[in-house]
Amino acid sequence: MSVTSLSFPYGESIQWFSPDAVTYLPDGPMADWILAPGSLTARLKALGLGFEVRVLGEGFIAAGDEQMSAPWVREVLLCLGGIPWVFARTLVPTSLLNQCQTELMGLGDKPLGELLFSDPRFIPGRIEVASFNSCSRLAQLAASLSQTVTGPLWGRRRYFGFGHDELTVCEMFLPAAVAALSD
Ligand SMILES: C=C(O[C@@H]1C=C(C(=O)O)C=C[C@H]1O)C(=O)O
Repeated sequence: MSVTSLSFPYGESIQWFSPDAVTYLPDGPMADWILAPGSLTARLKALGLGFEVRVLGEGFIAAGDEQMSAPWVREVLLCLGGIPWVFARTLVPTSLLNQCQTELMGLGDKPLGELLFSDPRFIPGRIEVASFNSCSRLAQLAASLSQTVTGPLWGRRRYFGFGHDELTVCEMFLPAAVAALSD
């Protein structure tokens, strides 16, 4: 299913910040959504608008600025009512993947959050934030989804510990989510 002209994997060098180090966070509900510690899947499902995960791609990528050597990546769109709200990118180091391969590589269109928040081996960790301007690859992704970028977009990177390893989950809110959450 071609949902975007963005070729998998999404590659952008993103500068993430601790929320404490950011002088400017988004106004209103968006700040709450990017800093909320629980499952984004559960929160989106609770809106009752018809939640689905569209998998854009999964596979191993070369070591980059992700601070992991040759991680396994999963990129998805989280959609409500058929409209993409979030672009999510999960990076799993091979040392972790080897311990949880069946569960992670067998997700398909089941939400990763249902695994991360039900398996006690995963420990939710710190959250970082980032904003994206209209020139970013995220804005290109939004445009390819026919979503107009009218201002900065926001995302977060969450760490989930697993023994001595950790994976990262990046969730970037698309214009459809910004519009709906700002009402
Ligand atoms: C981490 C979660 O899982 C969500 C589901 C994802 C997936 O299926 O790949 C990726 C990111 C999350 O938004 C969550 O629900 O909080």
